[in-house]
Amino acid sequence: MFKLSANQNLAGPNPDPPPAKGTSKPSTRSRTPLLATVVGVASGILGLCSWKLKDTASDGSSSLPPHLCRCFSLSEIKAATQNFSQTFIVGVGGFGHVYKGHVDGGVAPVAIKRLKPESSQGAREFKTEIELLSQLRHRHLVSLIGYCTDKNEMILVYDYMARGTLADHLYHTDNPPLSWGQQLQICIGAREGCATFTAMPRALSSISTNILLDEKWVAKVSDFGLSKVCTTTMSKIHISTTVKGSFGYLDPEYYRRQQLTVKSDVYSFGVVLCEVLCARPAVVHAAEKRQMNLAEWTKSCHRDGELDQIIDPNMKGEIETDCLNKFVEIAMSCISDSGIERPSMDDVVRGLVFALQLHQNYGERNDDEAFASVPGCAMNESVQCISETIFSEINDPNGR
Ligand SMILES: Nc1ncnc2c1ncn2[C@@H]1O[C@H](COP(=O)(O)OP(=O)(O)OP(=O)(O)O)[C@@H](O)[C@H]1O
Repeated sequence: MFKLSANQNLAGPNPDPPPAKGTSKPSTRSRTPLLATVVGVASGILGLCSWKLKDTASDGSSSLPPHLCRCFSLSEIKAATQNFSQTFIVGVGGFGHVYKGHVDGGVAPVAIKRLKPESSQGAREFKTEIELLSQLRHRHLVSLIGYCTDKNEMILVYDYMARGTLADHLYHTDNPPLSWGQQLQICIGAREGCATFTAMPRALSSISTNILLDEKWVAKVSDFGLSKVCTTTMSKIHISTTVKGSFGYLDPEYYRRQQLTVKSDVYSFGVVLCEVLCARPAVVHAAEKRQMNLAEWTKSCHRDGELDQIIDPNMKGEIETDCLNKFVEIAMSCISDSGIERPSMDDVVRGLVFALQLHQNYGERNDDEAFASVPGCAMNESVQCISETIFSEINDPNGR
């Protein structure tokens, strides 16, 4: 999955001292109204922050309190990545290269994303990511540690996710298949992470390459701000910017109405469930036409009673019928053509927790690792624990 092994002594001594607290550059320009709207949505609707954003500096940085998000110097970032050495690259996205490094001589690695100048994702998305994610801490979100804007760089520093993306474990991989219990837990965790933004549909949050896995297989969602920004209308929230092509995940209603809603996010998540079920990507361009789009293909196989033909062969026999039926029911309802027929986020989580319960009742006993990922829970108490955690998080969506 990753090309690198951990290098614990990468960072060495910091060549530059960390910036003094509260020394952000003075503002010379106000944020755009759009960005202000985004922040308003985040703080107002989600009720997430009592702290108010200050004006954004001309270099794109914002005056974030250092306890929320650290401002790294370029020297620190260079020291962490040995001057952006290719050997430290662990991934490439639309944003640019992602490096694995160590800051402050710390043992825990960090992921360092460096925006390439010609990136399709620009300064606005960079700021959105910082301003939204620095205010959010949730067990199922990848934490933003800090950023760097020295010398016009746009660099983001996140917690490092040692197990890579969910997609890395589903297809085109030499990784051993995940157990069904693990997959259910990952789906539940990912849904929880996405639900943090219930009031802000994100075009690309629910895709399997944005679902990352930490050392203990806990699912964490990434790339909120880097995907899309939202605007509000009188009564609805929708995304009015051009939606970046994510063929295969995009709500079919979007094509008709040109608006993303919370139910669009449910649709994207349903596609992830199909990926898990069938262990194949959302789109396979080389496949024959009817199989190209996974959601469409899964739907037609389900309609024709042929679903067993496309289920991941590794899972056959591992999933008990009731659990499979429940999972399929959730997946199919999520990818209903019409948003109104799709379940709510909370119903999706409840359904998945129930499926996990059915799975555990089935008596799978080879899933120690998956269950061990729930801290403080003995194996036979794990489902109960997940349910309690999840339902308390549904009541307190900030997970705090
Ligand atoms: N926090 C992280 N920890 C470990 N690896 C990461 C982390 N973030 C990203 N990666 C790796 O870098 C790759 C690229 O990630 P990135 O988020 O930049 O792009 P993407 O989400 O795949 O694409 P896009 O930016 O176009 O949405 C990921 O597929 C993953 O392998």
